[in-house]
Formats: sequence, structure tokens, C-alpha cells
Amino acid sequence: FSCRNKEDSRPWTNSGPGSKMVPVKLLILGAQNTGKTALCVRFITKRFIGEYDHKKEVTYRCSRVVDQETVDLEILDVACKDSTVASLESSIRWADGFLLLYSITQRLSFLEVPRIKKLIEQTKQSLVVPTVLVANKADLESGREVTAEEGQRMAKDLRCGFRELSVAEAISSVEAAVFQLIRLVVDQQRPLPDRRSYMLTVRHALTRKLTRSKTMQW
Ligand SMILES: Nc1nc2c(ncn2[C@@H]2O[C@H](COP(=O)(O)OP(=O)(O)OP(=O)(O)O)[C@@H](O)[C@H]2O)c(=O)[nH]1
Repeated sequence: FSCRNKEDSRPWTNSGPGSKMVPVKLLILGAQNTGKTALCVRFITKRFIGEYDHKKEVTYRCSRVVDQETVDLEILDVACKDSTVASLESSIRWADGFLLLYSITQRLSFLEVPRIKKLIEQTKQSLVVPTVLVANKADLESGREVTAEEGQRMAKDLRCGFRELSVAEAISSVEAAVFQLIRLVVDQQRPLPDRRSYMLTVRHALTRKLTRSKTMQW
């Protein structure tokens, strides 16, 4: 991985005949000690490393194929402890999507989530921001302070996707969470009629109409 300038926001780029690179910038946020760095390192290297250097802000870069599209991914892990509000807001403006972490063994980290989501919405000036809420450390069941239902409810209230997982135990669920967020971002970047959510809305409306007209025929 490598570091690069946050303000550099490129449009979709072509990296060869027929191959479209989709740039996606993700920011990982959450209270201290929730596993933010562990998740980034796990996703990039597939390895779980016990302890990390928290002093520096790091941008991880890689590319992944998601739904037949090559995604040029950047994940920013900020050093929350030393961040000023201004630099945090600048990171939020830079990002297209957000992984919001809490630890199931740290209720305070769960209670912090709405405050962070509010800051994201205020900074982005939008209520529709691609976000996945991640409940980490699911392997530490005996120390659980937040139930999965509470997490699900909060995700619904805050209009986020939701995943409960253990970065330590399962690489597949870490990948699933990041891929879920990439799909939300890519979907939001599409022109309106191409969006999955738009197509679903149209399909539901048509189904309702068809059902109604069938009922009327009967
Ligand atoms: N048991 C368990 N420990 C985890 C898991 N994920 C992270 N940890 C541990 O939790 C501690 C904190 O992880 P970090 O990745 O440093 O957390 P962070 O959110 O980046 O921390 P700050 O940078 O201080 O905000 C480390 O000791 C990790 O080894 C997990 O899924 N299960």
C-alpha cells in the first residue's frame, strides 16, 4: 500500500482497452481500540496482526474486481486520537463511503456511532451517504456489551448497512463488509437510471401496478 494526497479526486479512468477503473475512496471511523487498523490490514494483506502503530494516518491502496468492474480502492485510516475536527472534516469530504466501527465489547464505542454519523452527514451535507456499520470483535462473546439486534436497529435508524464480525477470526466477513460498502458507493456514482436502487424502486412500482390491474381483472 502507499500514501497519497487526499484532495486528488480523479474521475473514472481507463487503464487499457475495455477496462474501466472505478476509483472508490473509503474512510474508516470509530472509537479508539475498535479494530480499525486491524480491519484495514486484514483486508489488504489477509493477515491479522495483534498490535499496530497508531501514530500515523495511513492510506491503503489496492484494486479489486467487484461485479466485473475493477475498483481502484483507497482506504484511509486516520489517527483519531491526534485528529483535529478540521482534519477529520477534510477526510470526510475526501471520502465516498464510510466504514463505521464499534466493538461489541465496548458499549461506549457503540454509543459514539450516532455522533460520528451526524458529523459525516453534516460535513457531506447529505442524509444519503454510503455507510456500513461494523460491529467488531464478535469472537469475544463472553465480554459482549452490545447485542446484534441493537446493532441492527441502530444501522436501520442511521440508514447504514450492518455487519457483525470478527476481524481476528474471519477474513471472508471483512471482505463482505468492504465489498458491501464498495457496491453502495459505485451504485451512488452511477447516473440515476442505472442505479440498482432506482431500478428496484421502478420494479416494485411496476409489480404493484401489475398486481393491482390483475386484481381488477378478477
Ligand atoms: N479479539 C479480537 N481482538 C481484536 C479484533 N480486532 C482488533 N482486535 C484487537 O483490538 C486492539 C485494537 O485494534 P486496532 O486495530 O489497533 O484498533 P484501532 O481502532 O485502530 O485503534 P486506535 O487507532 O487506537 O483508534 C488490538 O489489540 C487488536 O489486536 C477482533 O476481531 N477480535
